[in-house]
Amino acid sequence: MIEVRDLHMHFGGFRAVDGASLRLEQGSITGLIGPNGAGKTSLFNCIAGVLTPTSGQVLFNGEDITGLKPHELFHKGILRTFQIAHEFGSMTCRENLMMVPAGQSGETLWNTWFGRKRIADEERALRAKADEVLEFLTISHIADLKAGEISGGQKKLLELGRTMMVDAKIVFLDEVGAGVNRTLLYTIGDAIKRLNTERGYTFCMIEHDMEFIKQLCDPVIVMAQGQVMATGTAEEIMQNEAVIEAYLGTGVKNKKTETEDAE
Ligand SMILES: Nc1ncnc2c1ncn2[C@@H]1O[C@H](COP(=O)(O)OP(=O)(O)OP(=O)(O)O)[C@@H](O)[C@H]1O
Repeated sequence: MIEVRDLHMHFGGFRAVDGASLRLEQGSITGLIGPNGAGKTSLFNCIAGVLTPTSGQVLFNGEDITGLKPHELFHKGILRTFQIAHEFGSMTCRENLMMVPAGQSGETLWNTWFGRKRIADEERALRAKADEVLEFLTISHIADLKAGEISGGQKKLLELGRTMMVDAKIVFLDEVGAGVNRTLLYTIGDAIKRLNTERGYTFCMIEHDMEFIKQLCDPVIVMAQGQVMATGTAEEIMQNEAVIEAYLGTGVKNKKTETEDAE
């Protein structure tokens, strides 16, 4: 589904991503792990259009999508959530969801004068969809609360809900479990699993919580020093000597920069 070929993301002389290649298969929930600074977020940002890679290719079902902007990827069903949720705090949770879909008729003067019925119909459909999403996520009770007032975990669920307002094909989740209490973590994990099995979503998720990864992800891809160092099941990864060393920081060579290379 997504294929990343020899991707590089350099900041000045520093190689945050240094020739990463990987595949994300349709229907999978792939975990992306690695020590701090391994290049996971930079890689995510390159795939999701937030950063333009220095070199390399990203293919989506064979189509070259390298360098496309987030809104262009959005129309292809490729979405990314952020570690810090991006909600509109003064709007209700339902309104936050209703904001997501593109191509509504509401904004133009023409529509304001002549398209009232169509706008009302669209709004009704959006509201019904938002309510269905909130119910799926088991958070109907927060529909009318201001998004700025809900808990961090509920914000993460709302962020997941935003991907459900459009026909997402693949969703990139950046530390969706970070700082979330165990109960909500279970709710988030359950929603991800059901979206995967019942609605065919493909996920790729950066996560530090190995228990959470173990419950959800297969395969798990490990990054270190800007490269993919291992791929396997969570069990395989947790017993992989090189991975353990990378996490402990032993035996990992200092990362080279282009400046050093040039010397
Ligand atoms: N915009 C930037 N400018 C310069 N260096 C950057 C930039 N973004 C990231 N880096 C550096 O690139 C390296 C990889 O960062 P990245 O955030 O991709 O790693 P990560 O694996 O997601 O780490 P973490 O788990 O700590 O979030 C880090 O050393 C970081 O300081």
